[in-house]
Amino acid sequence: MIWLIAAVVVIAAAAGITWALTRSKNEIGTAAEPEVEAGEPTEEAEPPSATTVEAEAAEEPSEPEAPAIEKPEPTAGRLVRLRARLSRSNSVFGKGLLALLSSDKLDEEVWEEIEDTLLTADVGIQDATAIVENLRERVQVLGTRDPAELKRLLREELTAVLDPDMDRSINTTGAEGKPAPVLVVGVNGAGKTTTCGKIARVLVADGNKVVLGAADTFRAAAAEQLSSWGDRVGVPVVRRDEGADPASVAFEAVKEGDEQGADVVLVDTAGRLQNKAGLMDELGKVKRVIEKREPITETLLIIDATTGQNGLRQAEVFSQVTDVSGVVLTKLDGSAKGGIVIAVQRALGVPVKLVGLGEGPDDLAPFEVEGFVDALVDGTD
Ligand SMILES: Nc1nc2c(ncn2[C@@H]2O[C@H](COP(=O)(O)OP(=O)(O)OP(=O)(O)O)[C@@H](O)[C@H]2O)c(=O)[nH]1
Repeated sequence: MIWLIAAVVVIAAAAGITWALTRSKNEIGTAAEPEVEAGEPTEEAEPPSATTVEAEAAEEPSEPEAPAIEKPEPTAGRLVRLRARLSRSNSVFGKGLLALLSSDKLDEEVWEEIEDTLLTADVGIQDATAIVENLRERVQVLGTRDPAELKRLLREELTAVLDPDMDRSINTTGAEGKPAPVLVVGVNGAGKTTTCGKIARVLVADGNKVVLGAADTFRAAAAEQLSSWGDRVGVPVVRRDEGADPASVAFEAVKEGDEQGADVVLVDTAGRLQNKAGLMDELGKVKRVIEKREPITETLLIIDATTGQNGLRQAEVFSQVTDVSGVVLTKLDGSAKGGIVIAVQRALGVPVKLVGLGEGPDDLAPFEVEGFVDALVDGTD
């Protein structure tokens, strides 16, 4: 009998231990088992120690988080918000000119210095000469030495060369019920992809439905970069593998935009400047295939404001191979050469429509002549 009781106790104890072990193993499995990607080989792993389990459980997010859709900032008044950045880098230019104009004696030497200051700020020789000649004449005729009056004259001359009557709106009106294709071109590194992302946000903020086309297939990271911009504002991005034909990506993007009832399809391109013929071939083909579906409403050329004359020469090549309808000047926040706006418009005959004033997602502002001249002349004070 004692033997029988002992046997029952041993069996019960063994069963209890097995149950406890199975239970704790299952709990470990649910708490810390890593997610297995489709197609990924699975391995039978050793049961992890309690410490590992805790660490892994802490790292594992309980629910996969849906990407939050951001609400971009409205476009109105952006230049005012970003004015300080413009003034900071360009105050030397504006203040320098005003200081010279207020010199005790406005002689030949001072006028030459004024012209040099304009040239250093990348205004370009033709406009620098015109500004100096006009100012000189008006100062003489008015016989004024009053700083407020001189400031007004300078403001007027800068405004005049910037041509405030140019149409700076971005044409995003497609054919009835069809998306408007907008092509974005420029040399690598000018800020094309970043600007595409920023423009997409501007368009979304203004209530447009947008599709992005990653036709910069030269650099895989460019499509990746554009996708992350698109994800942030819920804009779909049409992309293919690195090395794919840019024209076919552009075509697919416009097709997708059409099927999705989008208002605008924004196409980012590579535009390597290896030679003019190659560039012409590539951009010409992109343009042709897009226009098999819809006429391009706007071709924006992205120019890095810090590249000065070199950037201007590159811009001229682009304007020869595509019908550039507007310029976006990027990195104006890091440049003390705000005069490039004047030179670009003079060289290409097309308006600067947007300016990049920082790396932040909403650091792109519609270009307004008055606000820009105020920032140059008044500085931050
Ligand atoms: N400070 C400042 N940086 C900018 C601005 N616009 C773009 N950038 C920066 O410039 C760098 C290059 O920008 P990208 O958009 O990658 O240039 P990209 O022309 O597309 O270059 P690829 O993709 O190589 O063709 C990035 O670090 C951007 O954050 C701007 O307005 N201000």
